[in-house]
Amino acid sequence: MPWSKLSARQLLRRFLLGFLMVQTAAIASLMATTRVRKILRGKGTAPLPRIEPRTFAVGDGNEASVYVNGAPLYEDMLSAIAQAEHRVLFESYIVKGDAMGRRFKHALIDAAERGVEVYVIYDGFANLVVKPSFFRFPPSVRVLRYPILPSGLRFLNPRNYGRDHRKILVVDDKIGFVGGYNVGELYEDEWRDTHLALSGTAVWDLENAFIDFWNVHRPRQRIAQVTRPTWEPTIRAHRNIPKQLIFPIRGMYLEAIDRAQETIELTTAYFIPDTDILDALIDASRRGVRVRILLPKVSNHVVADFLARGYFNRLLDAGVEIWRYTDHMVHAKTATIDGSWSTIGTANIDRLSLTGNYEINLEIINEEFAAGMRAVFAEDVESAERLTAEAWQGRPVVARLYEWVLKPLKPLL
Ligand SMILES: O=P(O)(O)OC[C@H](O)CO
Repeated sequence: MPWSKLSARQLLRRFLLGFLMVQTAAIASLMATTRVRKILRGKGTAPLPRIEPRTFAVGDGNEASVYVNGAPLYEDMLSAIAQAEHRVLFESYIVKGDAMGRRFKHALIDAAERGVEVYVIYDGFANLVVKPSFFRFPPSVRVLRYPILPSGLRFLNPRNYGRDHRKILVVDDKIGFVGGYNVGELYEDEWRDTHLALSGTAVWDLENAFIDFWNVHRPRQRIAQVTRPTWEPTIRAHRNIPKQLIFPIRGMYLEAIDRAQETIELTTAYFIPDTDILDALIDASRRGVRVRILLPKVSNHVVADFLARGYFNRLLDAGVEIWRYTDHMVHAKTATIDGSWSTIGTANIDRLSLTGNYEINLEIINEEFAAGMRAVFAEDVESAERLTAEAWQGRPVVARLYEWVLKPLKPLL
């Protein structure tokens, strides 16, 4: 039918369909280009510098160790599981079915077979690409596969659509791990990420987060809470619980950014902030706070990269420094403010993490710890390029076109 004879509704439908096709083509071409670039670059990039974890005393009797390399982190997690005497609580958004995934699987099975209670949670959707047989465990290991879709009437309730994006390990209620690392060979030495190991009373927060999740989703196999909470003011966990419409990590960030007087150092794998987070960062910069955001130059999600670019103009105009990590993917989810406040956790700065998924971030108010985090940020900046306003204005027209075509996807991510 000629265009002139179409009704307004038909025209709109054709426009939307056409735009959708353009978007699909844009995503496919970006993914193909990224893949080709990755193949051409090969494994020729220098390995990440190996930095041993640093440990800080935090609050009353707690120790917090910061890991910025996968290899020592995984060794310490596996060693903690190997030494477990009573109980292991293991939760991971992704567990790759590769050699590292198998090491974790066997460590968990070995612990269960020597009489340790072992509980495992993983996200069904995030591990769709992993062979189901990899997740077959003996009955001695209690496993909760967080389902891809809610079943029955729960299907109708949007509260049941958050993914389980957390990465937690608690051993014997004595040591807890949390942060950005999923489990897999790729993350061991190719991705720059940050994780935290805790000992002391603060472990309760991680244990409690795991047990609450398990007991809600496995009410017939409830886990008993052994340890007791304390009111330690310098270290706290904030947990997003979509089922209860609780998203405190976003509030934690907004409040911390609002208090900033001197510096904000934010590292995030994916940066698709909502208006309030964006405005808070811009306001901070305009009132004289030095705001630095560290992102991967090219992440593993090219669409997320292009959506992040949509915020660069406003941030650069307000004096916010954007640093792009080169050569490696940076997957950390951390921030340090005014050399006093820090967070390490599982939440990215995007809608999925801040108002969608199950997440957990630790908030730590301690100057020595913050100094350690600032040192990590300073090292990361050495491996990053600063994006200047001039360079950004001079980007190719085709890049601007991609940004424009992909912009409507922002609310989805
Ligand atoms: O969702 P995250 O932040 O754990 O990142 C996972 C990677 O994007 C895997 O594709």
